[in-house]
Amino acid sequence: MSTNNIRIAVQKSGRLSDDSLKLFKECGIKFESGGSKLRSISSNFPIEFLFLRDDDIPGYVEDGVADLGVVGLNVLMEHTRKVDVVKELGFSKCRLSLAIPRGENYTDLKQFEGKSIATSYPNLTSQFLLKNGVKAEMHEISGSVEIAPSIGLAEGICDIVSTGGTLLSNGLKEVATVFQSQAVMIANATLSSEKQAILDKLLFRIDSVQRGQNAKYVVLNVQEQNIDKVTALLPGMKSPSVLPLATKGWFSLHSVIEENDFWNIIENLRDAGAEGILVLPIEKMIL
Ligand SMILES: Nc1ncnc2c1ncn2[C@@H]1O[C@H](COP(=O)(O)OP(=O)(O)OP(=O)(O)O)[C@@H](O)[C@H]1O
Ligand SMILES: O=P(O)(O)OC[C@H]1O[C@H](OP(=O)(O)OP(=O)(O)O)[C@H](O)[C@@H]1O
Ligand SMILES: [Mg+2]
Repeated sequence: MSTNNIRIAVQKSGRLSDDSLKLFKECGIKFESGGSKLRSISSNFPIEFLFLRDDDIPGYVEDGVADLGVVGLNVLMEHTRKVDVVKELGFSKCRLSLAIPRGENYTDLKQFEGKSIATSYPNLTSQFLLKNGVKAEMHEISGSVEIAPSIGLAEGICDIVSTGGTLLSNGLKEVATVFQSQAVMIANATLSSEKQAILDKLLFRIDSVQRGQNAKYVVLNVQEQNIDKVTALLPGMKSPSVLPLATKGWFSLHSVIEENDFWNIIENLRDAGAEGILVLPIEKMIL
């Protein structure tokens, strides 16, 4: 079985690793992780995990050392790599942004003309500025970028922002977004048909998990005369299940709705006569 394994590179430890491991576990894939072990073969799915630094993952996938990888789109796009993005994973969402010292006025991007910018993403940053007609000097550093203006290393920075907390604690303000990022699954461009079949199975499982995460199972009670009104508000996978309750004239309705829709329709459900509304998580959803 091991020669037919698909090999996937995931981050050993950092902002991508917990959610990556959680996703594969939710897909029902059993494997050991943590500690100093850098390789792990699943006991119930034909996959081998390699635990690596995230920066190395696109190169390994391009070269075929790994067949698949999980990496931030920001890291992938910084270096041109011939790999396929096969799935947006929806976690490690962040943006690459330009920032300047908080006390300085900001008018527009032209302000960066001829200025020095500290960044770990010189290609994405300079391409973005050039597209906007601005030529700046990139000062590449590999981390702690937010310190650069305060120690006189650069006039501005371009780095990853999520909550904005790091910018704030370092006296900086975000002035323009260069790139929106999230974790993606990448694949080698020339997978064998056997490996492609394993990838298809894996993507099927990921889709089922992701669908479940966006949906909620809703159970509610309603009197017979209000069933049609309430049903009209519930999209469901097909139509809702309607089950009689022990109390005559009352029914229980079961349905699936998008989490985003839920808060929009909850008031309407109550107005239409729904009572005792329960909202439950869905582990997996197969269409
Ligand atoms: N604050 C954040 N919130 C959400 N996602 C983030 C955040 N910071 C980084 N990311 C995303 O997670 C990826 C990995 O970030 P991390 O900080 O763990 O990288 P790293 O320090 O380079 O790790 P490694 O040791 O593997 O090289 C980034 O490339 C980005 O896509
Ligand atoms: O907007 P925030 O929520 O504050 O997040 C942004 C920070 O998160 C990342 O660093 P991380 O904490 O992963 O440390 P690292 O630089 O060691 O990778 C990124 O490089 C920023 O510094
Ligand atoms: Mg890294």
